[in-house]
Amino acid sequence: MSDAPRTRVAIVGSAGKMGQTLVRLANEDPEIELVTVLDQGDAMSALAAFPGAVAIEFSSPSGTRGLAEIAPSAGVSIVSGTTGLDDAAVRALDEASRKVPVFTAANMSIGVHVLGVLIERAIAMLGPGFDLELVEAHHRRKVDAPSGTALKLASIAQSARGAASLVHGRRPDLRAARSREEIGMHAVRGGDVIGDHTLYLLGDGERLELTHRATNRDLFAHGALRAAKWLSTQPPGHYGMEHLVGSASP
Ligand SMILES: NC(=O)C1=CN([C@@H]2O[C@H](COP(=O)(O)OP(=O)(O)OC[C@H]3O[C@@H](n4cnc5c(N)ncnc54)[C@H](OP(=O)(O)O)[C@@H]3O)[C@@H](O)[C@H]2O)C=CC1
Ligand SMILES: O=C(O)C1=N[C@H](C(=O)O)C[C@H](O)C1
Repeated sequence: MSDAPRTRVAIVGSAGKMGQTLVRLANEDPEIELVTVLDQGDAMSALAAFPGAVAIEFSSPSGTRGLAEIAPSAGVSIVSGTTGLDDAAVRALDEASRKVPVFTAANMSIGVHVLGVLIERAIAMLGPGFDLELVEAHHRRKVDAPSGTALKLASIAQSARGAASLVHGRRPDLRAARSREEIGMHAVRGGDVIGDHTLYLLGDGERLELTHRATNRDLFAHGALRAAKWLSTQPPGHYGMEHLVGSASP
């Protein structure tokens, strides 16, 4: 084992699906020291006992906000993976990032990051003649829709395409063909699906389907732990996957 100091990590949302995965993998990682875990009902102020630690948080918008509000005075950095954030949580993270390092990503898998790069490239190469439809599928317990990943991929597609509006589902009472400018968004929910995302690029006589499928939650947790190690040496600021792995644009 190397002599490098271990990254001290706290896990917020520790009883949840992601939290349990993180606790298991953090305990197995020789480069990580798990200093504390917090869940619903625990006081976020307990983090003040661990200045210099990185709090990894996969919980809920209120959990994100609570952590962001305490992190600067506690002296802890933030890795947040929670999706479906409200404006108050987003503002709190931005505010915290002026005082401590903050890393956010709607999807901590490297594969989804690469999917975003491929989407940007495919849209630029195919031109405006291809219609864009984004379909995501998740387990029956997911509360936010569309997924944070779908929204991130859609925003990449919007930038690559220029002006494009998001159309969520299709209303049965509205008899109208799609416009060339829209991006259709579709959220499937059920069973134990970890997370699938497909962008359809639909042209005349041909179509492309760019898909990422997660088959376990370990990949998200590995991404978050990697982000925590990297973040522990960064100055205050707001970081994302592009800082961790680069854009990889050709
Ligand atoms: N960025 C990424 O790569 C990924 C992001 N996610 C996102 O992470 C979030 C959590 O997902 P998941 O683990 O599946 O959800 P779970 O519901 O399984 O777990 C969330 C946990 O956080 C707890 N919690 C909720 N609010 C607070 C709070 N205010 N303070 C402390 N603890 C709190 C919950 O407690 P209780 O149940 O009692 O409310 C629960 O134990 C979601 O937003 C999801 O979309 C998920 C996977 C990957
Ligand atoms: O809630 C989940 O499970 C997931 N949430 C994230 C999202 O909303 O994109 C990431 C992943 O797809 C799993």
